[in-house]
Amino acid sequence: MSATKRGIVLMNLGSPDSTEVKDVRRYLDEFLMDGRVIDTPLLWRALLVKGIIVPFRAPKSATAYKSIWTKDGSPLIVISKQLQEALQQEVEEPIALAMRYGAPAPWTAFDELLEKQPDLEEVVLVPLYPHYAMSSYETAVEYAKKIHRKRKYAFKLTVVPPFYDDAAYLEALVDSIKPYLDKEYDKIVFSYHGIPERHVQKSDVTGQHCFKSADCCSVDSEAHKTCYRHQCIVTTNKVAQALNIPASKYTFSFQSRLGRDEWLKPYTAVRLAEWPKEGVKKLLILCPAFVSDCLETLEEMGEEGREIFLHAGGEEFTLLPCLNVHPMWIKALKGLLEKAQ
Ligand SMILES: C=CC1=C(C)c2cc3[nH]c(cc4nc(cc5[nH]c(cc1n2)c(C)c5CCC(=O)O)C(CCC(=O)O)=C4C)c(C)c3C=C
Ligand SMILES: [Fe+2]
Ligand SMILES: [Fe+2]
Repeated sequence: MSATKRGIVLMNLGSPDSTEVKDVRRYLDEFLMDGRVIDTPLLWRALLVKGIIVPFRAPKSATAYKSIWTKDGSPLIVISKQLQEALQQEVEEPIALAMRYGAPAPWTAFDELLEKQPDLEEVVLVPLYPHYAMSSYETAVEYAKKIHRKRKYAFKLTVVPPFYDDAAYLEALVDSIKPYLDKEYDKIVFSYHGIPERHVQKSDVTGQHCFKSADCCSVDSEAHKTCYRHQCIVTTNKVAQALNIPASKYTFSFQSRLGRDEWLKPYTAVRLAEWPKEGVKKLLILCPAFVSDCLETLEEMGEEGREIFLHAGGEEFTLLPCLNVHPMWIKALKGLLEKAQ
C-alpha cells in the first residue's frame, strides 16, 4: 500500500431515480444533452434532444426499465454498490461510488471520502468502462476533473486508464465464460455497446488512422489508445484465444444504435435476425463493454435480442452475465488500483 492517503471512486454511467416517465425524462435529458454523447452544436442538440428524442423515448425507456427494475432499484446501481462493497472488503482505502448522470454525483463521492479521511491526499478514479469512448470513459473522466477543479478540492485526482487488455481483467472474463462453453453452441458473440463511427474518427489523435483503411484496427497506431473499435477487437480476440475458441465460432458486433447515423458495424440486432439463417441455432452472447448488468444487457439483449433471434429461427439464446461481482474481477480491480500508485 502507498504512504499517500488515498481514496477510491468507482464511476459508472448512472440510471434514472425511478421508472416513472418524469424521472426517465430527466435522466435521458441529462445524458443526451452531454456534448460527448450527442455531438452536435448546442442549439441543434437541444432541439433534437428536448424536442424529439426525449419526448418519444422516455415512455418507451420507462417501460423497458420497469421490466428489469429490482426492489432495490436499477440493476446498474444495485450491482455497482455490491461491487463497491466487495472491493472494500479487499482494500483498506475508503471507496465511494459515483455516476456520470443522476445520483450519486461525483461531488457526493468526493465529499463522502473526505468525511472518512479529512486529510485525503489523492483520489483514484476508476471509470467502470474497459474501453475508451468519448461517450463513456472520456465524459466520465472530464466530468470528474471539472468537478475536482471547480470545487477546488485539495487532493490530487488520478485516473485509471481503460483496461480492455489488462491481463487480470481478461482472466476474469475468461473464467466467467468458461462454464458456458461446456454445452453445445454454434457461435459465441461478443456484443459491445455501439457508438457512431464519427466518434471513433473524432477520438483519433493522429487524425489520419481510423477508418482510413479496412484493417485500420489491426495496424499498429497511436490512435489505438483512444480507438473504441480497436480495443473491443483486442478484448474479443484475447479472450477467445485464451479459451481456444476457433475463429469460426466467435465474432463481435455492436448494439444499442440510436438515430440514423452510421454506427460501428455489424449491428447486433441485424445479425441476430440473420444468424439462424446461416445455421447458427444455438447462440451464446456476452456484452463485455459493460462490467455491470444494466438495461442494455438485461432488457435490450435478454428480452429484445432473444426475441429477434428466436423469431428468426434460432433455437437457444444464452445471455452470459456481466462480471458484476465476480471474485476475479474484484482481484483485477485491486490490481488496477495497485498499478495506479
Ligand atoms: C460502453 C459504455 C457505453 C457507451 C460507449 C455508450 C454510448 C452511447 N449511449 C447512448 C444512448 C443511450 N445509452 C443508454 C443506456 C446505457 N448506455 C450505457 C453505456 C454506454 N453508452 C449503459 C451502461 C446504459 C444503461 C443504463 C442503465 O440505467 O442501465 C440509454 C438509455 C436507455 C435507453 O433509452 O435506451 C441511451 C439513450 C448513445 C447515444 C451513445 C453514444 C453516442
Ligand atoms: Fe449507452
Ligand atoms: Fe481503429
